Amino acid sequence: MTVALLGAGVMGEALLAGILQGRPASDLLVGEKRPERAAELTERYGVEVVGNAEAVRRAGTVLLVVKPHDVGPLLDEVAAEARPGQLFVSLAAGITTAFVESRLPAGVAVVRVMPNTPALVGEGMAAISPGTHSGDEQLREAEELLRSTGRVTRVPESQQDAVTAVSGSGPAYVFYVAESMIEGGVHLGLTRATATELVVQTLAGSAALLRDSGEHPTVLRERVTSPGGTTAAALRQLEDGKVRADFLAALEAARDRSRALSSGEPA
Ligand SMILES: NC(=O)C1=CN([C@@H]2O[C@H](COP(=O)(O)OP(=O)(O)OC[C@H]3O[C@@H](n4cnc5c(N)ncnc54)[C@H](O)[C@@H]3O)[C@@H](O)[C@H]2O)C=CC1
Ligand SMILES: O=C(O)[C@@H]1CCC=N1
Repeated sequence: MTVALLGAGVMGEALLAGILQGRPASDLLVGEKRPERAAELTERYGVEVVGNAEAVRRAGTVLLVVKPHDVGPLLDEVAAEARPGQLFVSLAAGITTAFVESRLPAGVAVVRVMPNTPALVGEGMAAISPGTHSGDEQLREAEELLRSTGRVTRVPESQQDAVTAVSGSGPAYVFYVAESMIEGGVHLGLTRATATELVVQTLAGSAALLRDSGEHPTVLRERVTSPGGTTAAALRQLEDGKVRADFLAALEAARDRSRALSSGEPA
């Protein structure tokens, strides 16, 4: 079955590359506004780039991977080609299934997804939610497409703003911690190259240990923290700085911003 991917930027390319690992390029149609980007993708992946309306006409499943404020105009552009039996999968932050359904003919199935950028290296985390006309078959189709970029879980749509705050924006928090630790190493006299190598492998190793051991992070942190030692000294400083409370407030801010996008506030 043909899949149309509309909007091939950062997230669109991650999805495109993942899908092509399991399906031939002839199964995929791409709609992309920027001609130079379209040419780049054709050269890199051998995919056919066509107009959005043509892509929707020829596809069974349509992936919407444009920025949230571009979703409405894009749906208006392609709605005449949409038909019941098709599946529309939206990856746009804060765009509800009700919004997408309201712009398409009655009976078109809609699934909402919140992905994240580690999808670029096959280590993504995506949460999916069904709209009014989506059943298990449509959820399984969306799951299969997303699984090519990492893990997939199902959540009620009411939790998507929280998911966006945790795993959608989450990689940015981790990169922020990485930047801060590298800067810390440089302050202690390490070269930037050495500090970067130490931090990147420490984060990758810690993430692998957390996932593969199945242990709670508290247990893993306690194993690093010798009584009266260096880690205890550092953690005390983080507690004094209220870093944990800041994380709670930061995730609330991201959740609230996702809610605001849902109610149509401008970007
Ligand atoms: N970047 C991230 O970490 C995440 C992004 N998302 C969502 O994914 C969506 C895409 O985000 P990015 O890939 O980061 O944005 P991006 O700006 O890199 O890509 C959007 C692409 O859509 C194209 N486009 C815009 N209007 C179009 C139209 N009418 N027809 C065809 N192509 C069109 C643009 O030229 C661009 O290549 C957004 O809705 C965002 O909320 C969700 C989770 C994480
Ligand atoms: O910052 C954003 O709005 C998007 C959604 C989650 C990650 N990036």
